[in-house]
Amino acid sequence: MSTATIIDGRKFSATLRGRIAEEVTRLKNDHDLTPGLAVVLVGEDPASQVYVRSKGKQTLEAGMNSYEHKMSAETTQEELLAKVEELNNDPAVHGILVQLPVPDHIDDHAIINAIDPNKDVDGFHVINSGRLATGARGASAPMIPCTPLGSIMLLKDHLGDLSGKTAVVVGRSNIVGKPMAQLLLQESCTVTIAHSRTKDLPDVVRQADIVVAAVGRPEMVKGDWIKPGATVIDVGINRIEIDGKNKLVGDVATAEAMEHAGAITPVPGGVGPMTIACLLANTLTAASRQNGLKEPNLL
Ligand SMILES: Nc1nc(=O)c2c([nH]1)NC[C@@H]1CN(c3ccc(C(=O)N[C@@H](CCC(=O)O)C(=O)O)cc3)C=[N+]21
Ligand SMILES: [Mg+2]
Repeated sequence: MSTATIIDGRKFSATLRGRIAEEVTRLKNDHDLTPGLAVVLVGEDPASQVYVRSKGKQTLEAGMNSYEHKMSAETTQEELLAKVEELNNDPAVHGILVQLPVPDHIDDHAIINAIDPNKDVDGFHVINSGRLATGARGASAPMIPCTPLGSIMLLKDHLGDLSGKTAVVVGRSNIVGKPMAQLLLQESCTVTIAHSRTKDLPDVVRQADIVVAAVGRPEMVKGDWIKPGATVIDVGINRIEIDGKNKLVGDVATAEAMEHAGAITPVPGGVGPMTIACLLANTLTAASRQNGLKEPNLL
């Protein structure tokens, strides 16, 4: 029985963060510019607190400024919009991320679309999704959502040219599924977006040279759904309890999938670390663009 190559996102992201740190040093020395990332966290969700702490730490390690704004779970939409406006107008802040999900009484679309699109390092603003969908370049190039961007980097590193490959994205969220499909299309893949209502999902996935699982259901994609030799990108981060112990698992049944796939991203240590590295990359890109400087080539 063959076994899949593990795609090491932790290692790739460390290299990428190293490149980002070098570029930050260059910006500081040559242009007296320190990129700044503001992260806004509303409420006390423990998982969100962990991510925000991790982002803050890695932002500082890359030599950038990190600004954390913690707001109570009772924050009103008006108060959060006022915070976003303050950050839009702060020249030291080049990137703004409002940690999702926000509490139910706040309309997340309204918040996302209040962020200056050029500071929208998550790439969730409708202007950025429009720019991505239309292939805008140069001064109006999109900020690209971090998880799909990191996933494409891993795919291209492993496979080289993706042109002509069949890709199935399982999941249709605005955050991962839809932008991932756009990026794969841009790489000239033949793209299918599958979801909870897709008929014969296992057979649809079996067509794919590239499988991207982004459904948020623990180990939903089974090993025998994977075409022999396919490349599997597991975007899921699910906390489950097994024998009284907390465990992190993806959306793919990894152990079984290893028997079929050519290569697969593990959870943890796959896409997750790439997401944060790409957030830093986007912050660097945003700072460069906002100051009329050439964008660094990070790969
Ligand atoms: N506006 C916004 N932008 C986001 O990008 C965003 C968000 N809201 N809300 C929450 C999700 C989740 N997310 C992760 C980032 C890194 C890891 C990560 O580094 N994971 C590690 C370890 C995870 C662990 O041990 O808990 C890994 O997979 O190896 C996971 C998840 C970003 N998100
Ligand atoms: Mg099998």
